[in-house]
Amino acid sequence: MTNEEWGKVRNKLQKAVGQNNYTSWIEPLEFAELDGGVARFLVPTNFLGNWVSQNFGDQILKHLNGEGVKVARLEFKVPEKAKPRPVVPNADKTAAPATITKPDHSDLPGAPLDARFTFDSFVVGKPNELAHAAARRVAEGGPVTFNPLFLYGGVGLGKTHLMHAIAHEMKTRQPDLRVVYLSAEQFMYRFVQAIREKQMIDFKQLFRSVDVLMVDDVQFIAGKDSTQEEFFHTFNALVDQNKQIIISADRAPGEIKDLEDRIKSRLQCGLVVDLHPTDYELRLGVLQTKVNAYREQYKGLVIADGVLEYLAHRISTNVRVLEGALMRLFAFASLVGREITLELAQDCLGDILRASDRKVTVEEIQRKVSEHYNIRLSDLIGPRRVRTIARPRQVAMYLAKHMTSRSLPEIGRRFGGRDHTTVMHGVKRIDELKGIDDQIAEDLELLRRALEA
Ligand SMILES: Nc1ncnc2c1ncn2[C@@H]1O[C@H](COP(=O)(O)OP(=O)(O)OP(=O)(O)O)[C@@H](O)[C@H]1O
Repeated sequence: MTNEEWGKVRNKLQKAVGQNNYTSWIEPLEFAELDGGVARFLVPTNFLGNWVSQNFGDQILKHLNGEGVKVARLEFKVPEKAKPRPVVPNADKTAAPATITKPDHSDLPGAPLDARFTFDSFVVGKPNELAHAAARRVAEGGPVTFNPLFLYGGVGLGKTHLMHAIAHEMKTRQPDLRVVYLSAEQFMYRFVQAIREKQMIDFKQLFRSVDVLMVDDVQFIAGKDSTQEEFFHTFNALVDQNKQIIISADRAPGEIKDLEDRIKSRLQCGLVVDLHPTDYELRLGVLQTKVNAYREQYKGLVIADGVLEYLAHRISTNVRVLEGALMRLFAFASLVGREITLELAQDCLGDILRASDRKVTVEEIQRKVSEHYNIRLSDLIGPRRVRTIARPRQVAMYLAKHMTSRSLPEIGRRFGGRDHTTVMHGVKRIDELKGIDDQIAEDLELLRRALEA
């Protein structure tokens, strides 16, 4: 491979991974040779090589091969003469892997921050308002009032987003602050590397020299005895110096299995806040915010009324899934050049909708509706056409259409083998009524909440 080819690949990678990642990880790579399908690069540290290999290896391979360079494997090597960069504060700063922003804190061991994860882009609702308020409070700096701040909650609910937002905010307010964000896995990795390279003193010094330490997904170190031990000492040393610590996990400290009791109790000493599962309003808020963010990129795309509400109702798993669904929908609609309608969303997001379908079934809807209107289930499904039964049936059909991904014929079959046009008519009728009949609108909302609970 020529340097020119590598230059082209670097340009592509710059676009693919973003400027921050590029500067931290790709720029320091020096192409050495291509030998029998193996591309070798010189790197300033083993840490950088391993990180690049794990996090960007696939993309580098893809772009090399895309440029016509036949490469099956990548190798990263520290040049013989250049000793691995000692991990001590204020060491040589020229080949830094993971700095956050200016000023140059390149000796710090943290992972890069995602520029999109700021307080501005974080949507606040009932389920996360306490966590958000605590994060804001910590980000303001000033005297440390609760240490650590412990954020926990299920997958994709915004723990990492909030931690990055704190780091961004702190770096903006106090550029000299030594803020380190990393995952517990990276902490362990650095620790093991320090043992292997006999640099434990440097490791200890380095972690004790930070002003703010954030460790994401701390449950990862459960059961890893020596990493826990080291984490415990680091934690104590920083708390003793009154340095802020922020920790996240997928559950409360007391519930993390195989975590030493002394660590659990330490983690519980500060403020422990929970990010609750999202509710409908928060999901809708996130969708609206994301749509605004996409407007620039997808100029001219139209979203029909009710689509966002439908997604917020139907995808109740987590924000990551919700975001992914919206992104896919926009990409798909712009590809086919169509307005984003309910039908398009159902076509394009079938798998995601089916996955969240597990929660609400047509049968559950029928049960709840018959209870709500105090009619027999057999009547709801059966042939009777009196208004007191036909209207609840239409409500049930409407909910089945909007809360499950069943098709109209499938719904019809579950309502005593009715034709899909009957279902369509029922859904349309309720759609009209809910705008003019407050009772129907209220029934729908109550039933929806009961079904989602
Ligand atoms: N309240 C919110 N407002 C805006 N975006 C959010 C919100 N909550 C989560 N997100 C987005 O959802 C995605 C997942 O969030 P994040 O990575 O912070 O989750 P997490 O709780 O750390 O999950 P995991 O435990 O899987 O790492 C991110 O893209 C994030 O920006």
